[in-house]
Amino acid sequence: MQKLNTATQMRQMDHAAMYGEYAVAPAILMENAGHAVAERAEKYIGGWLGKDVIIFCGKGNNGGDGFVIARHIQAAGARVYVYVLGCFQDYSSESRQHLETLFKLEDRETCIIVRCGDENIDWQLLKHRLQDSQIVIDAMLGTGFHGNLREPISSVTAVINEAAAASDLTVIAVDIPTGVDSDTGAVSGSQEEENGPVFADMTITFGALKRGLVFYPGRLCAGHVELDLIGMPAPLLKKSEDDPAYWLQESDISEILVPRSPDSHKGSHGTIGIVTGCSDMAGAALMAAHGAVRCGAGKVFLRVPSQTAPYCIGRQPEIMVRGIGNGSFFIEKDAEYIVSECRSWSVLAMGPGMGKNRETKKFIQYLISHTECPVVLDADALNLLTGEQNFIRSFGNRIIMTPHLAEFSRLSGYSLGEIRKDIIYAAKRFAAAWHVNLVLKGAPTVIVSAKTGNAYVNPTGNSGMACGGMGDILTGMIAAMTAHETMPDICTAASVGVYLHGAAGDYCRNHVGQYGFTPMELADAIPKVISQLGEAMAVPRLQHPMIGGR
Ligand SMILES: NC(=O)C1=CN([C@@H]2O[C@H](COP(=O)(O)OP(=O)(O)OC[C@H]3O[C@@H](n4cnc5c(N)ncnc54)[C@H](O)[C@@H]3O)[C@@H](O)[C@H]2O)[C@@H](O)CC1
Ligand SMILES: Nc1ncnc2c1ncn2[C@@H]1O[C@H](COP(=O)(O)OP(=O)(O)O)[C@@H](O)[C@H]1O
Ligand SMILES: [K+]
Repeated sequence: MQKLNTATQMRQMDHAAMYGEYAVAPAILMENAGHAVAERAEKYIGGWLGKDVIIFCGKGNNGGDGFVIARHIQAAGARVYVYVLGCFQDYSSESRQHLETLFKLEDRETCIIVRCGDENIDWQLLKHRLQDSQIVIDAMLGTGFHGNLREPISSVTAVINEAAAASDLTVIAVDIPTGVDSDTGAVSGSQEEENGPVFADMTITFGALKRGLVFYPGRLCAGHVELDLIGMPAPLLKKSEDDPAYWLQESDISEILVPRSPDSHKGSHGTIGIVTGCSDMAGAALMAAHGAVRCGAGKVFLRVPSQTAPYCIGRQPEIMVRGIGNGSFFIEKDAEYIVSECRSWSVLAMGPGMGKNRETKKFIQYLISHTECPVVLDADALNLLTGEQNFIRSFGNRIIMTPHLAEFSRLSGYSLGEIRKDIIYAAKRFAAAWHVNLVLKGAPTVIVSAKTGNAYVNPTGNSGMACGGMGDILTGMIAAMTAHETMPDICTAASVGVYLHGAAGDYCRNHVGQYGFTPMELADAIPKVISQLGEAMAVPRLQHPMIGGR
């Protein structure tokens, strides 16, 4: 897992490195940051020798990094134009120190410094230089940016973006592209206004990933992202901050999803009860069941309203289907039968295609309050439970709710604008208030643990998955993951389900293309993506039998 930090957490980390017991000199951290950019960007662009590079340096420490970069790439054979947007006396002492060194390297050929702090920018000359250059380095604003870009940075950003759109100029951002909010991924301006963010091809970020690099629209501005640890002391890299959030890695999933024990039996892999569907949405119920099957579930039972059953029975032999009650949707009195069955189930999942009848709400509430296993709630089950915070809270952390943003907005009462402004904050606030495990689906999906309040952000998935039915598959997947006997807890199971769901989507995009792969095709790809994890999967230590004894 990689930490996903806010600007405040980065400031705390930097401060602890420099002024705590480790006493790393500020100028050394800045040196390491600048050197990391010069070195990593060199690999990306194929060498500095003979290149014309323009570095824009803001008035904060992001600008200070730019001075270090200029020195390294001049030495590597590039011609650098350094636009210094701040005034010397206003820089931090470490930035001043690096700028003084750069002044000594100034010449007319390989290091040309433009002092914009004291004089106006010659825009015509800048545009010509941009046309003649191959690389731009954006060291204008980093984690200190908030709000909307102000002049002259907004105009500099506009000319960079214009030049990059018109040529094959490569834009490298230092720490985070200028105009992207580190905490949320919100960006400066809007399309109508002219103070939008820098669009980079590559971003080299320092110490920890920033949340703004993985949430849209900031993610679109960052391009290829590399993390450099810049010599931060190891305990600070591992230290858990208040308000933690993590970026899931493939290695996390392969550690959790251990190979099936050679002597496991179907009981080891759980009995999944999927109780859902209504007259015109049998497909959602079948897809949820198929998602569970493809995740290696021991047994999958599908319970649907009796009038839906004819559409489900016999469609897929491994799914055991039974119609309940007499109607086309579930009503409270249907619940008693499920409660008796549920005693042998590992998990209960409800919601996909369940319909919004008020009677069905009573059925769901009866089941939740008369069972003890983990419960996965999606789609219509969530719509029906809107306003039932107190009811849900009393069942503690055995519930997983999997809303998409619109369902989440209805359920929580938070507006869509409020949620999008800071998705991690909204997800954590809701999980704490309702005391549930939350899977807030989107691009990217955020998972919050009821027990710890930690947030996990999923790196897999793509827009080919933006079609009806994908969430139904996920419901079954999470249910199945919850039931494997090796799964440590239900929030972990949800994270594994979400990661594999996105990975299977990525597999389909790579093999079928971005348009038109189906939820069932995605589900069919799950075994393949699990086997690709296989190489890295943690292998339980093999106990060699001692033949004949010692
Ligand atoms: N020791 C450290 O603290 C380290 C910091 N580093 C760099 O320092 C950066 C953070 O430095 P700072 O905290 O100085 O912040 P920045 O360099 O990101 O920017 C701060 C300046 O931006 C201005 N600003 C904020 N919003 C603006 C807007 N909308 N329009 C125009 N100007 C705006 C502020 O007034 C302030 O002067 C990091 O992103 C990283 O690049 C690296 O050198 C590594 C070590
Ligand atoms: N652009 C995207 N990038 C990554 N994942 C996506 C994207 N669009 C949708 N998804 C994923 O696809 C699934 C869609 O679920 P949902 O909206 O509940 O679909 P449905 O209810 O129709 O089954 C979610 O897991 C979501 O994270
Ligand atoms: K930057």
